[in-house]
Amino acid sequence: MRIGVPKEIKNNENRVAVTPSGVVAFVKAGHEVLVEKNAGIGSGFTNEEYLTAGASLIDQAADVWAGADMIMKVKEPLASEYDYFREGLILFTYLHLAAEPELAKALTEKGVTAIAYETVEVNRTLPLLTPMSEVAGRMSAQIGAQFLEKPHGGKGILLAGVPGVQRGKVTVIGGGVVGTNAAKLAVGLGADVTIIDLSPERLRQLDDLFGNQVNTLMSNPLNIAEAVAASDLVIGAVLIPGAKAPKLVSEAMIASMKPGSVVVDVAVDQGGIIETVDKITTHDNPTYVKHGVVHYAVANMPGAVPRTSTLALTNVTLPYALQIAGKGVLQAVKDNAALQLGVNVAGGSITYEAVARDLGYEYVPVGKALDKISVSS
Ligand SMILES: NC(=O)C1=CN([C@@H]2O[C@H](COP(=O)(O)OP(=O)(O)OC[C@H]3O[C@@H](n4cnc5c(N)ncnc54)[C@H](O)[C@@H]3O)[C@@H](O)[C@H]2O)C=CC1
Ligand SMILES: CC(=O)C(=O)O
Ligand SMILES: [Mg+2]
Repeated sequence: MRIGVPKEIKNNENRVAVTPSGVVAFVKAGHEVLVEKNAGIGSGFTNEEYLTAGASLIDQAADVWAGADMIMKVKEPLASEYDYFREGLILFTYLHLAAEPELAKALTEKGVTAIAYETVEVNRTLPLLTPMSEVAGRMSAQIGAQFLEKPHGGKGILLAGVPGVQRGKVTVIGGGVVGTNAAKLAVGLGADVTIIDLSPERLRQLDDLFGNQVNTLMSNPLNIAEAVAASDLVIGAVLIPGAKAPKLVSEAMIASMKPGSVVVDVAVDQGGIIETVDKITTHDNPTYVKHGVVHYAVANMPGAVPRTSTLALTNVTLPYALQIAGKGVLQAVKDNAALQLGVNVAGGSITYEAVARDLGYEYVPVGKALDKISVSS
């Protein structure tokens, strides 16, 4: 199979989907890899390293897309890339389709087989989302601490406090991978940390993990309202796989926060859990202020630490990509239930139930959609 690796074009997105060592693995398995020139530069991988690994370097993105059977990316394609879609193309990347109706329309209309990193699932875990959630979770606490500083628009508090002065209060809503990693860093920074989750089992695990270093609270509107009003920093970290994020923090709750407080809605890639987060921001211009509260809503946070993130992401994506390349998408998905759950679009249909429901499409199970492809191909 020919694997294409375009350079990422989202604002300040410096990750790359395949490293030179990934190229070596593909080539060893008999595949060909087309890498767009400079695709790896932002992550510290030179064009020469890709050439030495056995890749072909391609000048234009259009030629990478046109020449590949499978495109591997990091972020969802942007509108300027939709023209590259074609029937039978395999796309393996983050998609976040519930928050991207136009992308869903383009993928279905053009007959792309699109496999989303974020819905590949093993034993109720999301192995291709986890490393980026670890990165974004850890970043969210340090970013929150930074925007609480006066020169960055915050109220001017140090999360750790100092002897004789109160610590800052951090509330993390959603205690999964992002939330746990946010709490780890916030605890490390010396903050007074509360984690809110809907799952009693998860709250017990968090209590075992952190002991009395954090407060745990059941997720309900009253607990969320009280915790948000008292917080200096709120981190949004809820996920219902594939689905649009539930709006758990209302505009009134945001208005109840003291001016100069900060919210970091990590879940913004699925639409965000904060009502006043009504747009995605970029690394170039990451915040805006509403009701006196600084809002941070960057959907590709790990893109700011590309070396760490590219290595962490490609560690987990490569084995799946090798299966798709080796067996073809139909057989790979038949053989691997985890990968099957990653298929969001196939044969012109939406094949992931939560995405279909949220975007108002008929849901077609993967098996049925892929049968359609195998009959027509
Ligand atoms: N902005 C960015 O750059 C990045 C965003 N993300 C996003 O962060 C979000 C969280 O991801 P993960 O932590 O990996 O998910 P996860 O599945 O590990 O954790 C989600 C948690 O939310 C909890 N939850 C569900 N409904 C809830 C409710 N009503 N109230 C409170 N908690 C509730 C679940 O019990 C679970 O513990 C996702 O949308 C993910 O795509 C991840 C990486 C980077
Ligand atoms: C998960 C995701 O959206 C990211 O890493 O950018
Ligand atoms: Mg995202």
